[in-house]
Amino acid sequence: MTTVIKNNVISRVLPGFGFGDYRNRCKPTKRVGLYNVPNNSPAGMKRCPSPSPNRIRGEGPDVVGLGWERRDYPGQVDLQWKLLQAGAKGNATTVTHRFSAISQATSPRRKARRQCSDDQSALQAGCSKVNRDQHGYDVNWFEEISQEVSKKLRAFYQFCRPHTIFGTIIGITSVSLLPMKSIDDFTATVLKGYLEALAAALCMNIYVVGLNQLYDIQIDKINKPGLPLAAGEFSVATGVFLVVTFLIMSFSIGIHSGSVPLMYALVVSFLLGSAYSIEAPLLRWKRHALLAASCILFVRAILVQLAFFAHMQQHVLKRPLAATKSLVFATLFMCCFSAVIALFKDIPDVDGDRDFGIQSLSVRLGPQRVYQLCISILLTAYLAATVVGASSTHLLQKIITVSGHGLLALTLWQRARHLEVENQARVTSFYMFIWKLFYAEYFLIPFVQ
Ligand SMILES: CC(C)=CCC/C(C)=C/CC/C(C)=C/CC/C(C)=C/COP(=O)(O)OP(=O)(O)O
Ligand SMILES: O=C(O)Cc1cc(O)ccc1O
Repeated sequence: MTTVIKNNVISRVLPGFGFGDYRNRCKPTKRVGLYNVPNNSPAGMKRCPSPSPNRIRGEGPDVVGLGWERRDYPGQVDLQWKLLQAGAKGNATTVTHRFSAISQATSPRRKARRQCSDDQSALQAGCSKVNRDQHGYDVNWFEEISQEVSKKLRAFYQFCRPHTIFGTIIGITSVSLLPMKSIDDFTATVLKGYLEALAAALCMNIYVVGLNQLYDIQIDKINKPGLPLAAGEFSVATGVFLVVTFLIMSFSIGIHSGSVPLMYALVVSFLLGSAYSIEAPLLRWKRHALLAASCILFVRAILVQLAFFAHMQQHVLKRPLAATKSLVFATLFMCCFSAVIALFKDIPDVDGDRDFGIQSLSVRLGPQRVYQLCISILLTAYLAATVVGASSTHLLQKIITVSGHGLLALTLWQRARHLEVENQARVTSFYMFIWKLFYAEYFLIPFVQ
């Protein structure tokens, strides 16, 4: 009963913020006519055709719902409620509300609760039913909480930029295997040393990509509107909280490990990752193509290979530092790959980057040239890798590295032939394919001996 009064009050004062009674009536449908649309409303806005519950009830001021489906999240609708005050239609009060039309419309329990709040008498009957069916009411509440939690978890997954996280996991795992000489090296201490390095690097990775999203909210609204900060799924305060928490966690793990090479890797990635994104005098290196590429190259190609190898060989296995052929190969090969990732990632972003003064190579030279440069660098690297593989004295390793690199080069060449650089969706999918080649390389590196 308390809820009913509160709900009625809300519906009088702020229509649309009561229970879901208004929302379900405004599902986006192709049949909804485009009428009564204000001049300044977003394109595709449709008027909710049903009479408002206030009108049905004959109480409270009338409202008009105007909704439009979001392009970045199909199925999710932005609704603007116009409170039509008597005799003052021109000065309508507006309230914007976001919700998932599909989930609102399909939950039978929500429907029951909506009916509860629609009509007072029905509500009394319905609510006493709900009260009696205590289990059903709890499930309803639980369902809403779990939907909200899974939405936030999905947003957090996007916030971490999963393609970079996989790159860090696969890269550090592969490099950690390089100093191993025999099966006896796989001890609990070694596993602990590996997990410490991985956890610290992953936290630093989340710090770096999270910080970038905090400083890029406006650019991402154009280039990557699905990212949680740009889409408004996370507030700036949540973003700051996550970034600071993961930074503290990364350094805490690093300090606790007592490993000098690991701490060195964390401090340098922290400095470069911060300088890359932070908007301050002499910083925001992502504005300059060469500086931006150097940051990514230094961390992905030099630090990941050398510092994590040194961490495992010197700090964990307690052996003198000695480079191996696979380590040298990995560092040189990843220089090419990281440069390609740094250049290619900006190809689909030219519009937003140009508007915000980011002088990426794609903005300067045009996407087609950068694309051709990237493919040439990768094919040359694969050719060199095949030659290095062929020089191996071990037959099995020779077969794996030559055929592996040959196959990857062929797949790249096949896909590259059909790419239309003007098609943003295809370029983005090709960029993700480059990351897959990057992961695959880490499976081949331990065989280069
Ligand atoms: C291995 C360790 C310790 C950490 C990994 C940490 C990372 C991600 C290192 C990469 C080095 C670095 C300085 C990266 C900055 C790159 C970055 C945040 C790129 C995002 O650039 P944008 O051009 O904004 O790309 P999006 O448009 O994809 O957001
Ligand atoms: O991790 C990296 O090597 C570079 C990078 C690429 C990208 O598409 C988004 C974030 C990011 O840090």
